[in-house]
Amino acid sequence: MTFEDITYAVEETAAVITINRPDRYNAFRAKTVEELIKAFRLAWADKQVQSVILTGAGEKAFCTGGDVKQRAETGDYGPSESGMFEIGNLHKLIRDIPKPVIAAVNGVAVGGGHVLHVLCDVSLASETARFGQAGPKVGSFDAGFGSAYLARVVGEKKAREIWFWCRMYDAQEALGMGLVNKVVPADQLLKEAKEWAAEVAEKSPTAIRFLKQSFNADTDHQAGYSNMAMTALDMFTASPEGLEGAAAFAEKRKPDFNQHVNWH
Ligand SMILES: CC(C)(COP(=O)(O)OP(=O)(O)OC[C@H]1O[C@@H](n2cnc3c(N)ncnc32)[C@H](O)[C@@H]1OP(=O)(O)O)[C@@H](O)C(=O)NCCC(=O)NCCSC(=O)c1cc(O)c2ccccc2c1O
Repeated sequence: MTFEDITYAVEETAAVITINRPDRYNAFRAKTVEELIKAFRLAWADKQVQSVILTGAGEKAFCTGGDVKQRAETGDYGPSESGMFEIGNLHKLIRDIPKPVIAAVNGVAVGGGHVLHVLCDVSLASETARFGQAGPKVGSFDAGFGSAYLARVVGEKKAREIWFWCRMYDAQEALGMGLVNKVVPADQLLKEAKEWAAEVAEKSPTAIRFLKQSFNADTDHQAGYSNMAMTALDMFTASPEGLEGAAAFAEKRKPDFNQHVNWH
């Protein structure tokens, strides 16, 4: 299978999936998401693969979420083979694949890119990684796993701070709030991720599968919120308020959301 927006490689027992759009700080468009889904399915079906490492190309970014420039240009996240923007299905797949998914966060993880690492089973971070949510700055939000599951990881107060204030946090702060499992020097990150992959490959795959499904069972109801959130987002990102956020980012100016204040 050939990919344009990602790379896929199997090394020993691990599938390494790399988001490969460094000129857009590894932001995803519909095609990227479609390719990620294909790659995760390949990893699921491959008996040799016992864990998945998800990372980003280059040193700057892990993933910066939806491609805001694409959205400013076309009002959506661009074409895909299926004609759909299947980010909700990607979220579910990262949770449902019965193998540990290791995020190797090599740079900025923000917006929908932050959500991706949050949904991975464990996150390893380079010392230069930065973390945050950006939706309310750019006319977007994730009212599904991106907020509800984040609150499970860091607690309600911190999750609300992260989403409402849209601040960026460094790797040590992320470690302190339980958002990542370990911080390593940037040049050691992939080596570290592969060591975690090799170590977990020695364990019973069936026990791991049951455990992952057991951990997930407690939060699977959040998939219902995610479905609603994706429907809401389709409408919100195409609204004047949502489009103002994307246009302001593309034009490198502050958004003007004041005209959209409309409390009922
Ligand atoms: C990531 C940053 C904090 C980095 O800041 P920094 O100052 O270090 O670098 P620059 O700002 O100069 O960026 C370098 C370069 O990369 C381009 N870029 C960065 N992020 C994106 C992006 N998301 N899309 C496109 N391009 C991006 C940037 O323009 C620069 O290019 P130049 O050509 O100008 O050099 C900072 O860049 C930042 O805050 N980025 C935006 C982060 C963001 O808003 N992400 C998207 C949030 S919305 C989202 O993710 C989302 C997710 C979903 O799942 C959805 C589901 C359904 C509907 C909508 C969804 C949705 O909107």
